Amino acid sequence: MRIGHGYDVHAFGEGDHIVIGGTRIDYTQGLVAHSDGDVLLHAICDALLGAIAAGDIGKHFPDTDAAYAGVDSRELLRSVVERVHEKGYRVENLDSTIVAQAPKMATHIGAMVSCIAQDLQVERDAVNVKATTTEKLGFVGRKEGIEAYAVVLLVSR
Ligand SMILES: Nc1ccn([C@@H]2O[C@H](COP(=O)(O)O)[C@@H](O)[C@H]2O)c(=O)n1
Ligand SMILES: C[C@@]1(CO)OP(=O)(O)OP(=O)(O)OC[C@H]1O
Repeated sequence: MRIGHGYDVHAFGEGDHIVIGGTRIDYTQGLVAHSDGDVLLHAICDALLGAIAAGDIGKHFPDTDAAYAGVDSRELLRSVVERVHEKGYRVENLDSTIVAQAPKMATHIGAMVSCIAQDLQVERDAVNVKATTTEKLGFVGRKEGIEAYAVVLLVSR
């Protein structure tokens, strides 16, 4: 049994939507990133890589590599899940938290859970996604960016 934790943050910038948890949400800004900026999937990748002691997302998919420019982070997640399986583990469950003053995530959580469960190759009830504001405190509260945290438990296949 192995546990892993992941964290990521992306700043708001130009754009008219964000992609989070594999789900597009229309918004007045986008997230600045080399990839599609999916802060939640990046935190999940880091939790999985952490659980198998394989470093972090930047080590496997460097943001200096043009191959990952604008990449769909679901592709990165599926690649990390393959690595987890190769190591002899599968995902038992995942819990995660999006920290965002805006946009509102609630109506999109179900779609995120479906995407994540599909990519992790688990049932939907093995995946939880929560969202919270910071009550207008700090950089998140000033709507400068979004944070995400993830914790994953792996068991032998
Ligand atoms: N970006 C967000 C933030 C929060 N939610 C939902 O609102 C609830 C209350 O949030 P507080 O930060 O005021 O405690 C929270 O539990 C989420 O259900 C959201 O959908 N999107
Ligand atoms: C995902 C990668 C690769 O495109 O780039 P970004 O989208 O900038 O995201 P970050 O969370 O900084 O993580 C690692 C990167 O290697």
